[in-house]
Amino acid sequence: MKVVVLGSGAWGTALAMVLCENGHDVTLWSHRAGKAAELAQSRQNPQLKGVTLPASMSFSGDIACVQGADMVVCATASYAVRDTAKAMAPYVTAETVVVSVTKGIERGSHLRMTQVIASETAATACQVVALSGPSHAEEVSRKLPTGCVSASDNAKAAELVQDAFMNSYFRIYTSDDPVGVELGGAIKNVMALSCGVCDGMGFGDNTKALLMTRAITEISRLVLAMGGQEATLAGLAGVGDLIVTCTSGHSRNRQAGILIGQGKSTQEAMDAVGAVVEGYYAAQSVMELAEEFGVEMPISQCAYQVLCHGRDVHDVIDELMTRSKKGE
Ligand SMILES: NC(=O)C1=CN([C@@H]2O[C@H](COP(=O)(O)OP(=O)(O)OC[C@H]3O[C@@H](n4cnc5c(N)ncnc54)[C@H](O)[C@@H]3O)[C@@H](O)[C@H]2O)C=CC1
Ligand SMILES: O=C(CO)COP(=O)(O)O
Repeated sequence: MKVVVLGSGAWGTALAMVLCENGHDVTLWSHRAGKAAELAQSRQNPQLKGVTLPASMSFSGDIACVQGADMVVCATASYAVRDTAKAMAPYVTAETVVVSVTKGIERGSHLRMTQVIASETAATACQVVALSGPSHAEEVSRKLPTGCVSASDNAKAAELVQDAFMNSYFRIYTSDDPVGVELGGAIKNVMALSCGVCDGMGFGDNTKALLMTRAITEISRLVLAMGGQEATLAGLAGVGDLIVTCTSGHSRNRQAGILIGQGKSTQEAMDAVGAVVEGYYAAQSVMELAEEFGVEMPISQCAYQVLCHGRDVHDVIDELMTRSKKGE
């Protein structure tokens, strides 16, 4: 297949490597033409240290490279997905399968990323599939065994994506629940930030277990209210992704949280991480959705207060721990 990966950050690059390994004709697109030239020349991406990009990988800074692609993988930060989808739309046809690997919720519209892409490519009627799960780019690029979920209402499209990506170190399951898969991936970023804050404040393993367990309860409330499936939340895109992101040294969201827990402002922490911290961008949408669907999300509420309103983390945690008593 001819595959174009949009976004040459850590994740787009790692997935482009998997697709090259699987024998596809792969072009990695960067929104800065200069970055495409740098990648082509150095075969190294500073966001994936120590990894050499395969000789078969092509690079482009021109969105017209999407022309003729059988598959397009959208791997930009969530805030850039709509503009990127709009730019690629003229080159997409009904036969193109578009894969969203971005974990986010659009601010304002509260749309999932596949919905944002579908709205910009509606005239073409292309299929849009979500690929998500516990998968740090640093490990996938080193071919460490990893599992993800390919989710779509269209079973054929989900299987096509499964076939394109799956190999001996990247195992893909299919799912008919894009709502659960995408929301699980987006909301866990808020939880990873919160876990990082607890780590940064010097809290212990008990705290982390408490937070992660209540986090999955909280994620489930909203996802089920929005039409997602309970089984998805027990799977790779639910509890699986929550585990990896709340515990991994690779996690950008957790790293940002650690710095906030150590006293940095949200902006200082995001600048220090130097890659997209999706939990920050999702926090407000999660709060608005919780209100719209009438579900209680106390951890997300606290994270939102700290991230977006600069509230003191000690005060917020005290509030969280001293909420009215209840049954589990
Ligand atoms: N890094 C990882 O291990 C994983 C990341 N993801 C998700 O993938 C997405 C990208 O993450 P990373 O690659 O880690 O982030 P990154 O910070 O390394 O890369 C961000 C990407 O967005 C692109 N971008 C930024 N502004 C843009 C604009 N205005 N127009 C077009 N493109 C623009 C950048 O060029 C870059 O390709 C996020 O939603 C993240 O949650 C999902 C699974 C694993
Ligand atoms: O979603 C991811 C891994 O599954 C990447 O996000 P983090 O880097 O914040 O963990």
